[in-house]
Order: sequence, then structure tokens, then C-alpha cells
Amino acid sequence: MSDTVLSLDAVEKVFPNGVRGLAPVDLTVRAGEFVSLIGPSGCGKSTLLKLIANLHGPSAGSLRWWGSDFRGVGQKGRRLAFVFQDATLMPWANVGRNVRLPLDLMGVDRASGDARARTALARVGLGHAAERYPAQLSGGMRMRVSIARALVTEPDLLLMDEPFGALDEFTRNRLDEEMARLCYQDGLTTLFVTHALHEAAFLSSNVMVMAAHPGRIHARYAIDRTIVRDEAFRLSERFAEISRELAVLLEAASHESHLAAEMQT
Ligand SMILES: Nc1ncnc2c1ncn2[C@@H]1O[C@H](COP(=O)(O)OP(=O)(O)OP(=O)(O)O)[C@@H](O)[C@H]1O
Repeated sequence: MSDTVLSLDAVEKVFPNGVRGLAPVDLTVRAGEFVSLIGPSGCGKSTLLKLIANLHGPSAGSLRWWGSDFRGVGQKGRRLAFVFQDATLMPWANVGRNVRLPLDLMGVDRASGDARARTALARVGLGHAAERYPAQLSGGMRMRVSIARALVTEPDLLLMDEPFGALDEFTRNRLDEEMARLCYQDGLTTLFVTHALHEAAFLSSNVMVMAAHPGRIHARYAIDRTIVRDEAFRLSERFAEISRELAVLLEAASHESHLAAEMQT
């Protein structure tokens, strides 16, 4: 069986007002990959995530899940989870119950749900916090709970939309290291939207640099999966080199996007 979890083949999105949110996009996400999307505002990152989440349909092209057309697989057939910038926890419920929520909705019995929630919390270093309430947690801890809630369903693909954008740099770096461990050691497959070039450089096995007007993939940049993503990597010359190369690609994508916008006006 192929290890391709998700593939997009010439996917386009034209909105009812005629705006081309996405020009034909080809994208493949293989099991165990960490793929980041970066690019200037309006390059179609959210549109791409919404297509994958099935919140809207493509105008052309096809999306495949483990090789099968999205329409045939259906919403329930796709083990997909999301993490957004806002952790959106239920303030009246403790952490364990917040993490158990997706399992409750799936009808999993309480004892197994609790056990799975504890396992998911342990994976993000919060095994001790199941009884606490969201108001008693720091921003970083709330985000870890949100990640645990996504992991509890054991998704084939985790979609993350700017998850750490509102956190301070220290907390963000720790969470990036956590995500790297979940991906490169535990095999979690992730598609990650970020505005932070250094975050993409630190985390990704593949970076899609996108351009706007219309939204499209301007460049693809692969990073050696065997690199250990830790503090030493962050301080290394290799990390600086990756960041520089990505900055050049991003600058070119932004420049092209400006030119395209000017030509449209
Ligand atoms: N519902 C919609 N109707 C019309 N145009 C839309 C709609 N949603 C997005 N667009 C347009 O599609 C393009 C891509 O938008 P999208 O929100 O996907 O970009 P983005 O990369 O996520 O931007 P940002 O980084 O600012 O969040 C933009 O030109 C946007 O104005």
C-alpha cells in the first residue's frame, strides 16, 4: 500500500465572486511527513486547509485520501484532526474531559475515553494535569491540551493553522520541539500553516512556499528528515543556512505576488 495519506492533483478554487483563491495546486503528504505552508497574505493557505477539511469543494482537480477520491471516502472515513491558534477549550470541564470530547462525540465509552485521554495527555507532557481546569493553565499548557485533544482520535493527518502564533517565543520554541518529537519519533503526519519562517525551518521535512494572485505553490523545499530537531539544531549553521534559503524563496514569492496584484488592478 502506498504511504501517501493525502494528495491534491491540479486542485483549483474559484470563489463565487470570481476570485481565484487557488490556481492548480499539486501536493502530496506522505505518512510521517511534516509539511509546512508559508507565504504572503492571500496566497491560499486557509483555502487549501478548508479544501482538505472539506469545508468547501474544489472548482477543479481532485483530492485523494490514501489514494481514494475524497467524495467516495466521505467525512467520516477520513481520520483528520485540527489545531487552531485559539485552543477553544470548554472552561467548565477539566482537562481530561476536554481531551475526551471527540471520543464522547464518537460514542466511545467513558472508561476507554478516559484511558485514551490520559495517554494523549502524557504524549504532550501533561499526564499530571487531567484534573485541572483551563483557567488554571498557562497559554502553552492550553495549547498542549488542544494538541492532546487532536491526538486522542489517533488521526492519520493533523492540520494545524498558525497554532503557536499567539505564544511567546520561549513557549513557542518548546512546543515546536514537542511537535518535532511527535512527528519524527512517533510518526504523526502533519500539515502546518505558519507565518514564521524559522518555525517552518525548524519543523518541516517539506516546506511549500506559496505565492498569491492567484494562490499557488511557488517553490518546494525539502529538509533532511534525519536531522534531530532540538536546541542544538536551532543554534546550528545548518539551521541558519535552511532559514536563509527559505528567506530567499519567500522573498521571491512575495515579490511575484506583488507584481501579480499590480497587474490585476
Ligand atoms: N470566501 C471567499 N470569497 C472570496 N474570496 C475569498 C474567499 N476566501 C478567500 N478568498 C480569497 O482567496 C485568496 C486566498 O485567501 P486565503 O484566505 O486562503 O489566503 P491566506 O494565505 O490564508 O491568507 P492569510 O495569511 O492572510 O490568512 C485571497 O485573495 C482571498 O481574498
